Amino acid sequence: MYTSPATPSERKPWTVPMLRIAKKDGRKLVMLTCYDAGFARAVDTAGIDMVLIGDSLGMVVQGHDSTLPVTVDDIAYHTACVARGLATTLLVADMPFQSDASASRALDAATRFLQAGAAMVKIEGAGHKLEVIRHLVEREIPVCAHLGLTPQSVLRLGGYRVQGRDEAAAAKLLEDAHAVADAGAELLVLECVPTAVAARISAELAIPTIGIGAGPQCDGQVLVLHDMLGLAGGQRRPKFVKDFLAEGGSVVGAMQAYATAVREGQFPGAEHSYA
Ligand SMILES: Nc1nc(=O)c2c([nH]1)NC[C@@H]1CN(c3ccc(C(=O)N[C@@H](CCC(=O)O)C(=O)O)cc3)CN21
Ligand SMILES: CC(C)C(=O)C(=O)O
Ligand SMILES: [Mg+2]
Repeated sequence: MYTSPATPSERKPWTVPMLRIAKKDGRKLVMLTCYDAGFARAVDTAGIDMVLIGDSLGMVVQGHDSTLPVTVDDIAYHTACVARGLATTLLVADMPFQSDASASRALDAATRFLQAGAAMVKIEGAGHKLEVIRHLVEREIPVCAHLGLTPQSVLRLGGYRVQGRDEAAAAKLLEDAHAVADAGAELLVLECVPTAVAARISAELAIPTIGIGAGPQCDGQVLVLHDMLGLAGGQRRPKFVKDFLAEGGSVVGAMQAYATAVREGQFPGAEHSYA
């Protein structure tokens, strides 16, 4: 069992090269979304490994019904807020809708996020995004890829649905996973994909996979902060969500309960995953 030291000052700050080492060592990676300095201090105290400044902030902070309205200014602002609250946690910033539509736009946005305190940026999709990933990686900007349900594709998909269910879609997902890793991504978020597909991708790639609705065999897990604190906000609760506040007893306690459950392989269970 992995036990994290009691105080942040006893822990080493996370760096990008440590992610692959954690995977090799069989250590599960624990990630939460975060949007402000107060929660950043809580996340850091709880010993969460990574935070994501998710464009989910468009939904849980701004109250929109999708992530599409989120701007580069929004992510830069929340990245700066969160960065001030962190000591050891690795900060990943989401590239918002169309900020990664071209390599040069992506370089401008990602540079702002790194200058605001991010260590890595996350890009949804493969296809033409492979060129964007390569462009950033060649310019010293670490990239986290994101495949499966990519919420910025909601208009084309017609809703938030599990991806990679049939054999052809699963094969395409596997191919895209290899492609983003080959393009230089150092981390891969898999969202809403069947457990077996995520397990195969995780087994084949050298870089860690971080699942959300992708089963227990990913190399790590991520949840939206509000969801794990029971703030569903009127929306229907996706299957992968678990409220950790009840068992945790406090905000930091909920984060520690989540981290322990992930590291011990207790979360996610079959009831939080798609067969
Ligand atoms: N609060 C919050 N949590 C999230 O996890 C999240 C956001 N917002 N906003 C951006 C995206 C949207 N996400 C979602 C939203 C809904 C489902 C959902 O209802 N999924 C169905 C799957 C139905 C199916 O295809 O079988 C489910 O029942 O879990 C999944 C992911 C994940 N992200
Ligand atoms: C759900 C995670 C992976 C995300 O992209 C977000 O919070 O925006
Ligand atoms: Mg996002």
